[in-house]
Amino acid sequence: MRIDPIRPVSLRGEVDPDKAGLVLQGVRHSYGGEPVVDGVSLTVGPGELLCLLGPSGCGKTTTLRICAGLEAPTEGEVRVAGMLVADRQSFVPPERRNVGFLFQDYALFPHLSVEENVVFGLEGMPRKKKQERAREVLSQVGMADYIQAYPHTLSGGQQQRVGLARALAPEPKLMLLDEPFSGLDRRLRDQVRDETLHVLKASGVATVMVTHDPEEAMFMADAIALMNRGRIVQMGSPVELYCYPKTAFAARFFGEVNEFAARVGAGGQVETPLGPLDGRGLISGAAATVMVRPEALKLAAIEDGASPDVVGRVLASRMLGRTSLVHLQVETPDGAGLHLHARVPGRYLPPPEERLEVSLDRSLAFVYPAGQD
Ligand SMILES: Nc1ncnc2c1ncn2[C@@H]1O[C@H](COP(=O)(O)OP(=O)(O)OP(=O)(O)O)[C@@H](O)[C@H]1O
Repeated sequence: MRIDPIRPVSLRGEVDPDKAGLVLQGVRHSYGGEPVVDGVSLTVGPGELLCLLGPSGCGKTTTLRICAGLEAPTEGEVRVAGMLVADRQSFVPPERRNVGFLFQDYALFPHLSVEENVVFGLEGMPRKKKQERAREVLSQVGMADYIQAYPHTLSGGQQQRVGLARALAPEPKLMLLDEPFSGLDRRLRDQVRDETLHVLKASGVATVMVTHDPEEAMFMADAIALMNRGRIVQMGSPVELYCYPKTAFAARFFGEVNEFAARVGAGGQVETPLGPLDGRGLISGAAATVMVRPEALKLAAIEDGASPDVVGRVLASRMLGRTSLVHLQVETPDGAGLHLHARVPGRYLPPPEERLEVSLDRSLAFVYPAGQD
């Protein structure tokens, strides 16, 4: 099977709202007076895949349900492919929104064959055409050989592919996926995720996917909307979120960080045991939190007679598979030392007590005001 290359979609801020797959404008929703979606605005361009990412309870699923028409927003507007589908006065039900769903618990009909499951969602065409379309999408998801099979005879991954085919068959203008891979075991999940990405991209449909897993979001998304407490706290490409997190919350959410306190000096410089960092924008004299990604720490043997600026003493080394994790103690002026984790590609296992030169990739070190969420 030929797989088309995935071209980057970088339409942020340039999408004509009438051409966008989805536009949310100031969407709010409350349960029992508690706001759970608190002013969400976003645009998903044609062919773009946007991930709603965030911790449990931050309002991702409620936002997706509002897009689907399974909840009505208490405030704001929802547009699908240029059509207003919800605001204070109007509400278009899910089946008239031209939207496809793939939810973890959105099960197939057990009494219908694979083909009948896909045909079920098709309307407004002769039976023969429905069958043709069902077979076409089933072949796109690699399930052409299973059209007569019944769901209970399929693996979880195969069922998920049929679910994807069923959702794509009516050629929706917008696809909505809620944690679609979380029911699959890890190995299968990677494979189904990859297939789903290629099928969605080949179909050219605008997609919103909910996940709580930052790696999954980076794997799938053109754009990520990171949510916390009902709000989007940062939106951008995976590179923007991982390499330029605007808040301590965003930096922490994308994986382990070495975190320590420091103070902003005159001129915005922040002195740290790893050397000075740029704290421009922070008030001079203020307390700061420094965050350093483990892969930002570069380790090297110390040459005879050399005295590097930063030295780390190895506490432990662990092979984690694709990377090795080195626990280090870096000297500090107060003598207390700073415990850091360095992540190094491949197998790198320096013995305990070895002294190594430590240098810092400053592009993966961040400074925030102390106490910021
Ligand atoms: N039907 C409901 N009635 C009352 N409260 C609800 C309902 N659905 C969700 N909530 C609450 O709204 C908040 C947001 O839930 P939501 O499911 O949107 O979050 P989420 O980010 O998708 O989290 P998770 O990943 O755990 O599903 C949570 O505090 C949740 O308990």
